[in-house]
Amino acid sequence: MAVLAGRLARRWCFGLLRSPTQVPALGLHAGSPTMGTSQKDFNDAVSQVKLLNEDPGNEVKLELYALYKQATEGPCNVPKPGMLDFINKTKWDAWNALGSLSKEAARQKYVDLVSSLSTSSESPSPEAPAADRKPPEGNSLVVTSEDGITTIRLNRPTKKNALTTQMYHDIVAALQAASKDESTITVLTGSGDYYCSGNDLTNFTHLSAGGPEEMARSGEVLLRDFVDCLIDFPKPLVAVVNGPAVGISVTILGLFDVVYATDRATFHTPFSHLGQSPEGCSSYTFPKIMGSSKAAEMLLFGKKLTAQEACARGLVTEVFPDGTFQKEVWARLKAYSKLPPNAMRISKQIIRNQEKEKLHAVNAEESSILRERWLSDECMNAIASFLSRKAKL
Ligand SMILES: CCCCCCCCCCC/C=C/C(=O)SCCNC(=O)CCNC(=O)[C@H](O)C(C)(C)COP(=O)(O)OP(=O)(O)OC[C@H]1O[C@@H](n2cnc3c(N)ncnc32)[C@H](O)[C@@H]1OP(=O)(O)O
Repeated sequence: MAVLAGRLARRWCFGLLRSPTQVPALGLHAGSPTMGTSQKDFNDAVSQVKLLNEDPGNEVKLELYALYKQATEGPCNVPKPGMLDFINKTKWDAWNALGSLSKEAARQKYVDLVSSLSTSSESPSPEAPAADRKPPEGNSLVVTSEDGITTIRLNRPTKKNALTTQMYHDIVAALQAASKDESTITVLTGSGDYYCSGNDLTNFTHLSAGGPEEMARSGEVLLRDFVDCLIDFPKPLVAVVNGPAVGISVTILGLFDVVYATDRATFHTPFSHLGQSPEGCSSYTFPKIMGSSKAAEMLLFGKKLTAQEACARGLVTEVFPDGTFQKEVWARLKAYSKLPPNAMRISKQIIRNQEKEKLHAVNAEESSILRERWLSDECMNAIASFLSRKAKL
């Protein structure tokens, strides 16, 4: 039981709303009667929550938090946290939304909600066999070099390979190393079922001492350096898109030389939904690749493309059936990697030099505009919504 409780506590601690029911002791006598539900029922429900087998998700945890606060302290009576204090602001909003609901009614709702969730303190689920366990998140980027190919693999499968700020730095370092190593081709791909879900939205919660403006400024520099590195990369750069791609992982595809995709892949740039604007030079490369109105459909309206659609629009070079994707793609890349490296490098240089300056200028402008966007209400609200309720695209 203690082991299970410990495991659960740990699991919840990793969640966004860190143990929303972890609140001070009730300070009420167990068994004292309330309208409809006894204090003991309520206390029991509070204990039961800690024994849930399944994480009920942030939405339910938020509801539990709000009801607990209402049941024990009454209507919300603390000042509203600042806009950028995403987590506390979300919790405050949930509590405040309960208005003047009585303590008794809140207790009843809390007890009802807990009893509707599946609980089991007796039969903890056994550990998954080793082969089924999720891989550790320790090594978020794995770089290997073999057969003339340097592969940079995004390796956060449980987070759909979302890019942390550290990963942007690590990718830049890996690209710089790959530009000088023995390999002839460099590949970016992902582990697990996703290629990449874009920028890790929790990057926005790491406030520095300089506040939001400083965070946005450093985000601008990080983004600009990351994309500059892709613009300047001297060798053939190939994206092996092993599953759905979102946000910046899609926009930068316009800077790759070749893009191979499984037929399971989708391509989604939901910038307007997120109160943001395009990056990765896509405001320039996408209209050039697919025409301005198709580009607008993606970049303004967030139209999600299938792999076949992305291929028809020229963003993807070729689509492969998922069952044979890895085998076919790597066989082809191995063959290409045997071509004379200097010839490939020089050919790429001629192509890229046509527009290198333009790309750097576009990148600087997009990054600077995004810095302002990150400080806008539209963007902050969208991110707060994802972080609090894990809103899906
Ligand atoms: C000012 C500071 C900035 C610093 C850094 C600047 C660097 C440059 C930034 C450039 C701008 C980039 C823009 C973009 O990339 S916009 C796109 C952002 N991405 C998203 O909006 C995707 C959000 N995710 C989702 O909608 C869904 O998770 C998704 C559709 C991708 C998958 O849904 P599914 O139901 O299949 O899976 P889950 O939602 O259960 O996901 C599993 C866990 O992974 C977490 N996850 C997934 N994507 C992200 C993400 N982008 N950021 C953070 N976390 C992510 C998800 O929350 C789940 O976690 P838990 O298991 O803990 O719940």
